[in-house]
Amino acid sequence: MKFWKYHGLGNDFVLFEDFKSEIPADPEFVRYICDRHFGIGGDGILYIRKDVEADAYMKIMNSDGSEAEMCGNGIRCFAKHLYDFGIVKSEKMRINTLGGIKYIDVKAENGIVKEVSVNMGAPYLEVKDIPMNGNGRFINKKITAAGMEITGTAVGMGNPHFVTFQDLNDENILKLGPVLEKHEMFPRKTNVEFVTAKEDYLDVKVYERGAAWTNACGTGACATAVAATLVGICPTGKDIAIHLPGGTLSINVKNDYSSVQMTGPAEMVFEGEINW
Ligand SMILES: N[C@@H](CCC[C@H](N)C(=O)O)C(=O)O
Repeated sequence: MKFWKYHGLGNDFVLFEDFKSEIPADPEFVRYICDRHFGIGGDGILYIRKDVEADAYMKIMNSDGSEAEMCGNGIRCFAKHLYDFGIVKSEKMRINTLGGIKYIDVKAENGIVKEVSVNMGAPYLEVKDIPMNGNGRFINKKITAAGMEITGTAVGMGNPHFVTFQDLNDENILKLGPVLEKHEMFPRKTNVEFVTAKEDYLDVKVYERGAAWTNACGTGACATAVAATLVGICPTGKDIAIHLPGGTLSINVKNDYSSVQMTGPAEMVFEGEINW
């Protein structure tokens, strides 16, 4: 079975061309492929499948074997593969996901994609859409986790995110990541962003649902930028630099919250074949 290994800011994926939807996607297979000692290694798997409405369908599986609705770093890698391998010949493309169709612009040099810009669509702000228990919006509100009161904001980017700007030490951050991921307020669990606002950027550590700590999270960067505008830390309509352990993404939240634009790199690392 042929595969390609990609990363977006160190958030890494095994990609399969699965045009006939026949490559396994069960938890046992996914966990084996993503295992860094016994398999190929990755934070998740991306499957290129056919779609009737878009240029392709991206199926996303987390390293723990669960399926995700969307993946920001993954979709840039996915778009790069579609373009670099001539599967889609246009620099503009549409990719369908469980989180809806995303509109992509790739920037190529000598036929190779260096940067990808994605219209991630409108963020979900009502808790019922994220999904999170309760009513209305959850902006700068308190939640109790690991014996602490944490103030945060819930944002949906197709997948759920809980973003906190609270000043927390490393020990508490390490403790809170997995506890907040499985918090009873989030019926489908959540990704968690721990944010420190600096003068001209936001510094973010991400605990991903189904993948634990990662070097970067594209949807997490978008959710962080949206939360920062909602709590008045950053303006809408301007590029916001999100620093993650693996590098920086540029995020722009439209003034009327009708869309969020994400721009960043994507890299192919190696390709190979694996027996199954
Ligand atoms: N790393 C991704 C998000 C992948 C899915 C996430 N773990 C979830 O379950 O929602 C990104 O770059 O957005």
